[in-house]
Amino acid sequence: MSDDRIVSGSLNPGEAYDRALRPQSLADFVGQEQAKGNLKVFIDAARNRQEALDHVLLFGPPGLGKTTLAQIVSKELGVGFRATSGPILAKAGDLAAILTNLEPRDVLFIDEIHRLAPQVEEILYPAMEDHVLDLIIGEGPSARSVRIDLAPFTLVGATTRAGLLATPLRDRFGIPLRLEFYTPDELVRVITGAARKMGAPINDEGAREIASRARGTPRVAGRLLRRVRDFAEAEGAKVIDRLVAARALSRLEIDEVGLDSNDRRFLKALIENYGGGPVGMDTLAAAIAEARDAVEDVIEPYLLQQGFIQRTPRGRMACAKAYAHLGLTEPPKPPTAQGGLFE
Ligand SMILES: Nc1ncnc2c1ncn2[C@@H]1O[C@H](COP(=O)(O)OP(=O)(O)OP(=O)(O)O)[C@@H](O)[C@H]1O
Ligand SMILES: [Mg+2]
Repeated sequence: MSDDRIVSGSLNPGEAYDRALRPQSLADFVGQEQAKGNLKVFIDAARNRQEALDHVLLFGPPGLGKTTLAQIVSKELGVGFRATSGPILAKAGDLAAILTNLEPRDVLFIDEIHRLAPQVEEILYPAMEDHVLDLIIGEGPSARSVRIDLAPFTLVGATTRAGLLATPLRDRFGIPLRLEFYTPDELVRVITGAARKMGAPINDEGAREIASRARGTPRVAGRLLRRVRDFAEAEGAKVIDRLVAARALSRLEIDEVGLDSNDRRFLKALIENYGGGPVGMDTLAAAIAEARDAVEDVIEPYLLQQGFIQRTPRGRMACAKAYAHLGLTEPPKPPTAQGGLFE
């Protein structure tokens, strides 16, 4: 998938401003009330006991705040933060070097933890469970295994696909937290806060217009805000209001419900090439010439959540809402054994 897709939740290269907009405390972090509420209890308890917080698994679609939340956890605990990611850790030794350098109670953040190499995952298990490293030193007959004690630490793992985690790994996280898409009201707060930090004048309706098209995703909201602000400046608008925002957003080819051309291509392929499904994800991804992973991570979750498509054991199917949105007529349902003609 082209990475400059404006409503993709994924982080584009060069989005350094992303960091400046990051909320720094749980109180600043908008939404995700359930995850936040639970986290707060566990963080307070761990801090009071001066113990390492139990391991936390954050999962959900890209751009919902997993990395942000991981950093907040370390700040709230008042401990150090080390970050790495599954694909970077090629060898067991890479992870061992990081683990042996952790201070007591530090947070180790592993992004894309579903992409850990098996040999790395293996040394992670005893490290998570018993705070020890079991390493094999040397080769052949002289090889021996050594056990190294580690400082107690908190692993915060993030993944867009909890389903891809091996069960033994998933089971070692005492605090699994699912991040949900944000409501428009929550996104208004995210946008207003980001606009203040950027020094961009915006009113409530302007923020609401952007929020309604941000796919429930703070990263998308921030990105849209930035583009809208560019258009507003070009127009000489003093404040980003509803009209300024709507005009800018339509120039970005984002429709009223926040779908962009890729979403619409996906729905069109599903309906026009495959009669609305059911059709397998590999076939669909190929039909729109995108990688299956990207489609499953970025396009599908929001379309599912919004009820444009549904997942069935036989593949993806278009819902009535998808036909309506594209202005297409839904074909009559074929009669089935359970109902239809003879009902
Ligand atoms: N609850 C929130 N309140 C305010 N801003 C937020 C919130 N969540 C995320 N953001 C902003 O959205 C952007 C993306 O957040 P973040 O990088 O934490 O997402 P992520 O879930 O780690 O994404 P990925 O899966 O791509 O790693 C950041 O700029 C962050 O400041
Ligand atoms: Mg992240």
